[in-house]
Amino acid sequence: MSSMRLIVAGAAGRMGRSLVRAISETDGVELSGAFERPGSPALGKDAGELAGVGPLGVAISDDPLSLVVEADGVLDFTTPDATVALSEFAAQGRIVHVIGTTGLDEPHLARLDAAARHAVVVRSGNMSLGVNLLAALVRQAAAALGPDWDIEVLEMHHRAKVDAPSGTALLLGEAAAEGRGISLAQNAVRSRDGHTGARVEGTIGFASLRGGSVVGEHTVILAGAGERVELGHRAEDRMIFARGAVKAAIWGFRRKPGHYSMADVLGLTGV
Ligand SMILES: NC(=O)C1=CN([C@@H]2O[C@H](COP(=O)(O)OP(=O)(O)OC[C@H]3O[C@@H](n4cnc5c(N)ncnc54)[C@H](OP(=O)(O)O)[C@@H]3O)[C@@H](O)[C@H]2O)C=CC1
Ligand SMILES: O=C(O)C1=N[C@H](C(=O)O)C[C@H](O)C1
Repeated sequence: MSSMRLIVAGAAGRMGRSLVRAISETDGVELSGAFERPGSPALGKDAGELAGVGPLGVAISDDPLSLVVEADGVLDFTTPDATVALSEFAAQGRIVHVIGTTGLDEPHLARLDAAARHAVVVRSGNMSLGVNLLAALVRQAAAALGPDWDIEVLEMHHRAKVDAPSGTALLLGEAAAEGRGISLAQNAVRSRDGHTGARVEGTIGFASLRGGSVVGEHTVILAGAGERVELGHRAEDRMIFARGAVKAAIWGFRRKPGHYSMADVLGLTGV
């Protein structure tokens, strides 16, 4: 049987290079293309050499559409605008679009929903098994503990991260809100500064730290009167996300179009 042909978007980026590595070490998939934004200094370079796995004979292009027509899936950890533009090409090509990009707002998500009528979109703020398991545990803890237990989500990432709260923090906040049976949008407190007044019961708070080379750390704190439960995850290597993304692409191959999550891929939706 022939391999699943995968493209990597943003192939010169931190995650792009990890994705090329993950593809090169996975049976049943092959790198059929790699691209960067027009003007990128990476254009023309070999994607395998950039990723440190040796030459793969795939030069970095700036023409995603010509790659999509020859591919079965695209792995995309770029920027919200790049992801939305790519979703239209993925829909035209009816291929699998695995989206790790974070910082998407409601208008971006609406466009991804439209693309998912034709493409298999698998999107998650975190593609690791550990974080998706953590989300299931947070949902259960939030359901078991009453609203007098305050929920706060703390995250730390490297100094180059551009969005806050992280996609993972929001995913964990959503899990807590689901457990509580409330809407995160209506109960999130995404930052605090100055004379904020006392904490409002039932809200879910977020705090973001940035510094150094931290790959990604998340703690969900459930604070009761006189005791605290802390559930957390520490990412030590970007390969956990890259391997998850490759797994998602394989899972999505020949599936019916739709907007899926990593919990669907991992069979964690009912947990
Ligand atoms: N869901 C998950 O499991 C994870 C998600 N992420 C998310 O992935 C995203 C990328 O993170 P990271 O790899 O650290 O970021 P980087 O900035 O290192 O990589 C992004 C790459 O995308 C490129 N790019 C920008 N615009 C385009 C475009 N129009 N077409 C093609 N390529 C483009 C950038 O190029 P240039 O620098 O030249 O602009 C860069 O090379 C972030 O949103 C991050 O939060 C990260 C890790 C895990
Ligand atoms: O930008 C990153 O690096 C990461 N982004 C994702 C997020 O926003 O949660 C996932 C991971 O934590 C690393």
